Amino acid sequence: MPENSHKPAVFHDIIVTKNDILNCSYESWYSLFGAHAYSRAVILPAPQEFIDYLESDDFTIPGEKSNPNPPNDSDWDYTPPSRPDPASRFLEFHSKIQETFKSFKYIAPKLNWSAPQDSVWMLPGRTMKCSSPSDIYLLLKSSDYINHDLSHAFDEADSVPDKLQYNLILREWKEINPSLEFRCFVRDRQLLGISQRDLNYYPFLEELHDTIIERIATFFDDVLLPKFGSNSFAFDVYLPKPFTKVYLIDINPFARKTDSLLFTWNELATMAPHDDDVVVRLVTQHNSGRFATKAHSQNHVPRDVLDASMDSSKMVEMLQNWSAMLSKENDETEEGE
Ligand SMILES: Nc1ncnc2c1ncn2[C@@H]1O[C@H](COP(=O)(O)OP(=O)(O)OP(=O)(O)O)[C@@H](O)[C@H]1O
Repeated sequence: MPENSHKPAVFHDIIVTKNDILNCSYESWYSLFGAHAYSRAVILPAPQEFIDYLESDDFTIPGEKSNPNPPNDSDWDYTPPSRPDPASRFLEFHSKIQETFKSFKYIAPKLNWSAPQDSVWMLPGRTMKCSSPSDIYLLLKSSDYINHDLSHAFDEADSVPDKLQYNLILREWKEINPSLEFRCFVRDRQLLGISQRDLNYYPFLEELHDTIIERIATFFDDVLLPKFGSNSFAFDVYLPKPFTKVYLIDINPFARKTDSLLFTWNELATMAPHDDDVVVRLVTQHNSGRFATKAHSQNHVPRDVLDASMDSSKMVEMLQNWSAMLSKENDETEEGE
């Protein structure tokens, strides 16, 4: 038995200040590093009426048909006649979003810190690719991650700002290859570690190991370090082929609520910086257990449940199917006994 195995693990405190959280707000880092961002973005200050709408139980989606191009098999953008259109409470804001669709054909939305990655199952393509304001409202209203921004953004911080401006970030949609996204951890102005962001096995990444360090460390030293206001943070980058340019996707607080991916937070809080040797963690083999589930799937609901919740005949059909499945399972168990 190893000598220390009886000792309890020490839980290291990670100090996060209010300013650390504010520095990671999209409009804050984008004002410094917008030229290095992966996509163009329009930042719209959100009026209180819009925030109230996001926080309310009113699930009426402003009545506007989606762009007819993508297949739309849902009725969610239909406004029941008895309810007022919620957009009437923030008409100017609504028309600014509509206006943005004239410049960006598709939009990947987010709030100050989070994108609604957990509610993509609400849209037909199951991505954050929005083609209308109603797609955006639907994603934001269904997302726990957005709710986190509204109610819990400062939970780990030492204090809360007196006043906070929420912004709707409208990023121009650009295809992204998830295997080439990396999260990079910085503690006390030292780049400690780099982790693959999408935790599937991509064999070609091993060959890129040195290029990944070289490009990201240079980007960190030349671009981020001179201007960013916090000493510890985690930044997300995209390094597409031909692996010459690093694009900034987001900056996150150095806090336990940020996903530490292939590291643990205790490691990140305690590991000694290796001067010339940043630790790169890549998934090195297929793991059909841990990583087979799709990211954020803990917040997804099966499509048949969603469809059934909107249509009583589908609900009956689904229950009949479930009951048939259960009795088949019971029969099989009895046969095996
Ligand atoms: N302009 C874009 N077009 C299409 N997809 C994008 C765009 N920008 C980012 N993405 C995708 O959306 C994902 C989530 O975006 P982002 O990192 O901003 O969300 P987040 O809520 O901060 O995530 P996390 O909670 O993991 O930090 C990215 O990993 C990337 O794959």
